[in-house]
Amino acid sequence: MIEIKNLEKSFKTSYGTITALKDINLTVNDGEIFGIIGLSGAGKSTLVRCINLLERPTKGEVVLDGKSLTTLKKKELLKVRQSIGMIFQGFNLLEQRNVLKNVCYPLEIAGVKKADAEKKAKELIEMVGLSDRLLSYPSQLSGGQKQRVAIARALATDPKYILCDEATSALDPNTTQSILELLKQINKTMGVTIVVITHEMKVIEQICDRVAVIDKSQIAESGKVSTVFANPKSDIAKELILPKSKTDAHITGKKSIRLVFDGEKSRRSIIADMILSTQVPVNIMYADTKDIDGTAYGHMLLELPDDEVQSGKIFAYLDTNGIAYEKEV
Ligand SMILES: Nc1ncnc2c1ncn2[C@@H]1O[C@H](COP(=O)(O)OP(=O)(O)OP(=O)(O)O)[C@@H](O)[C@H]1O
Repeated sequence: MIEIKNLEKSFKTSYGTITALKDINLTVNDGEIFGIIGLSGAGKSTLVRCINLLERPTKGEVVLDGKSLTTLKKKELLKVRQSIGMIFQGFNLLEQRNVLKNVCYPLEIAGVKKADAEKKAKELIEMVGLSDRLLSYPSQLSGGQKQRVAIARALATDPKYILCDEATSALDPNTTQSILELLKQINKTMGVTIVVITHEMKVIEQICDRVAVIDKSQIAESGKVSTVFANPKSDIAKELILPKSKTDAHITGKKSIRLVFDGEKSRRSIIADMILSTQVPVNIMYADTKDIDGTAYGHMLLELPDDEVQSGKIFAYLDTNGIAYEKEV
């Protein structure tokens, strides 16, 4: 389990002190995939680098399986770091080494015999689907293949945790999908706990169990992905999750509402039933449904008639039927 307690990180620069993280409190449970999402500059990379103490927190602590990392001596910290694999947006492979030697590298550092290291590396390379590229160099691989090598390398020392810093941000949508599936498979079959840092909502919705939304150096909200998606509370979560066309609806000056569907309700024909029952026409401005762990979640933006009586019928219908909505104007 990773516990981040009252963590703060500031950088002293020639133009003043920059606070990158403020009062961060988070717990990542064993076996889960935990997402941290935020806009550029929110503090995501600093946070992930504080987890393995590549950055030393200015205040607060990081507790890994009950051990406070900030109090560890250098040697102990290096040992703990072997239980934390890391993958990056830019892959960070050694260009002068082939695939096999890249994956062997952390094992060499850990003092594993060459034959044992190669055996282990080959197993991992097979698991990530690159057995036929053992002797290829990074420059001969695609971005997705490079990330697969980086994943195999991160797994070489049997880490309990993997930290992914924008691991799919440099990849096209199909490759992103296949890398996310690989991470999910590693989580399920090897029981590795994964922390995913991203600015992309689709990464969170596809593989994460829980999510923390970070904004301006602080956690704006956190919780189960389905809960945060169904009912984002903070402005930043709304901005990241809700449709962009919401802004357009404001410009029209008409009455609009946002319906929030949970997994169960999204399967009912709510809009058709509502229109038939109230005889009030509505305009669907935007609809977006997501599949999170096999359950559908969604948002729909509806424009209602300006007439108070007509729109009142819609509100009454939604209230009576227990359908969550927010008034947008
Ligand atoms: N070594 C450093 N020295 C000074 N300021 C830093 C340093 N590292 C990060 N910062 C500042 O801390 C803040 C958070 O940066 P960070 O890289 O963690 O954000 P991020 O959410 O990962 O952004 P991005 O998605 O663009 O990488 C930024 O204002 C950044 O300029």
